[in-house]
Amino acid sequence: MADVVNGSFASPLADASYAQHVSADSGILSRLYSGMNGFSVALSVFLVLVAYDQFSYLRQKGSIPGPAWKMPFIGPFLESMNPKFEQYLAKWASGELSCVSVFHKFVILASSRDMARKVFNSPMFVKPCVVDVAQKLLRPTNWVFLDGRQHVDYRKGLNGLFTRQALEAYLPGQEEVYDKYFAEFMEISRKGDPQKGVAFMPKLRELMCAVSCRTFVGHYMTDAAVKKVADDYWMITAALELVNFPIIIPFTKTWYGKKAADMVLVEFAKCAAKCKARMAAGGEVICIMDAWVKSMQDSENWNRKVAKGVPVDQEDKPNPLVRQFTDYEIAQTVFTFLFASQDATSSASTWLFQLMADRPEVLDKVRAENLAARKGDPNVRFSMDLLENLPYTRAVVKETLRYRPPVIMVPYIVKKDFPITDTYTAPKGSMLIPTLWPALHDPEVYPNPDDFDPDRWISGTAEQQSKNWLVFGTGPHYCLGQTYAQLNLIGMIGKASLLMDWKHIQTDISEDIEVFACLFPQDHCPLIFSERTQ
Ligand code: HEM
Repeated sequence: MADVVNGSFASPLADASYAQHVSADSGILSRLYSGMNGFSVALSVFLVLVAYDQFSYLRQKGSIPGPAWKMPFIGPFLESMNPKFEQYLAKWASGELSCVSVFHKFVILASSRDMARKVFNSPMFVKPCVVDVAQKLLRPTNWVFLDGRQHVDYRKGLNGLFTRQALEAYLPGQEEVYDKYFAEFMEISRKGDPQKGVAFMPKLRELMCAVSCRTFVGHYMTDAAVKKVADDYWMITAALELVNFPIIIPFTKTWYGKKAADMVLVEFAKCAAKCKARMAAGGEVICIMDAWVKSMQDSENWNRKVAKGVPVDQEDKPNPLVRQFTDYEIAQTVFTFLFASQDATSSASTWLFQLMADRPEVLDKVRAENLAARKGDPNVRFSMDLLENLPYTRAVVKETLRYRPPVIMVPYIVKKDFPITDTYTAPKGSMLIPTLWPALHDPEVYPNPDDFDPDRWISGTAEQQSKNWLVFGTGPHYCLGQTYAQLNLIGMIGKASLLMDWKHIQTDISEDIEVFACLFPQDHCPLIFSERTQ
């Protein structure tokens, strides 16, 4: 039957032998066709897609180092779910640019200092994308995903929240949190096994979350809500893999992370509503949300006066004039502060406590400096003057951030083909990731980079190496909270040194690094705290 049908389409000019061939071929084709079933069609489509995936990877990879082939579709997704620090080190060492492809994402690592800086400073070609799931947690409309002029303008409206005067207003709240948590640390330690210690990393994460919440939203959030945010934040961090499965599947890490993020947004939105009412009634600024809402209300008052023709003094004009933000918009932005700070400050504080315990001579110097700056009275409260005049403690914090940089990579997305070197163009749509560790461990700039040496910031040349100091990024998206973050760590470790003694129970893996969004000691830092008798 098939032969007949095909024969009927033969050209009248066709000779007999051709007709015979056609007839024979059609027979094979038709047998093949009739033997085809759903499975073989699916298999063929699959093989075509595998070939396309492989070809597309190799085309994007071009000349840069990276695996010679890609595990079909998923790439090294399973490895990336449990990233090993040593694998990152090996990858960075493989070339100043190297690549990998996970699912649909082509990922390029920019490892050398100059490549990393080039990415940070090329806003024409790249914009931050944080990690894959970030858009889903923070929402695509979040300001951190804004680009160019829009980003600059939005950021200008936030700069006022991190001035010296503003930071001073947040200090009493932060110190209250330290008082409460240090007392708890000692209580937990009393109940813990002095030989084994207590893994303090989770508690330090909670402390950092509580300090952040107090700094960002003051007393608008109850202690119980702060505790819930701190506990659930763990799920947000767990969802932050570099590249996730493209959709959120119920009961997976991303699903739990999204639920936790939704809860945090609701809590912050409630805070915004309370804050607006309190500030409208003339409340004092004690947290970031207060400072921001005040700037909105000041701007609105100014605009109203101008509109009504009331005489105004230009010196009183709020700079910049900011628009009114909804409770939800405020919540979204404050959430970015928590998102940006939580893992990084938790990492820094964990290493700080561990490093100080392992180096009693350094801790003694921190203690002596802090006591002297408080004129012998350990109970003197935080002030900007105090925190800014602790050069040795500052050196210890900076060295901790260099030695164990909390953030090792900052994912950007390529907006248009980016000729990053003479021989390689990063393709549009790929993820381009400046890495920070190599610049901060460059032996030519920081001699013996694997030694923890705070003095390099005092008598050495570390302070002059601003090109390598990439702990907080650089370029238009450099860390908005960097001054606050460092002063906060200075305040924390100085105060801890005066009120407590602590011991680190070293294990075989204390120096080994776990990557949980940021860097942590693999044993989660077993410590024992006790009250310090002056
Ligand atoms: C030790 C603590 C911290 C470290 C190591 C750190 C590091 C970084 C890094 C590497 C970036 C990316 C910069 C870039 O792309 O050039 C960043 C961005 C950012 N950080 Fe931090 N950060 C810390 C604490 C904080 C804190 C406490 C806050 C908030 C109060 C904060 C707010 C931000 C924000 C909002 C951005 C995005 C800025 C933008 O896109 O314009 N960070 N941070």
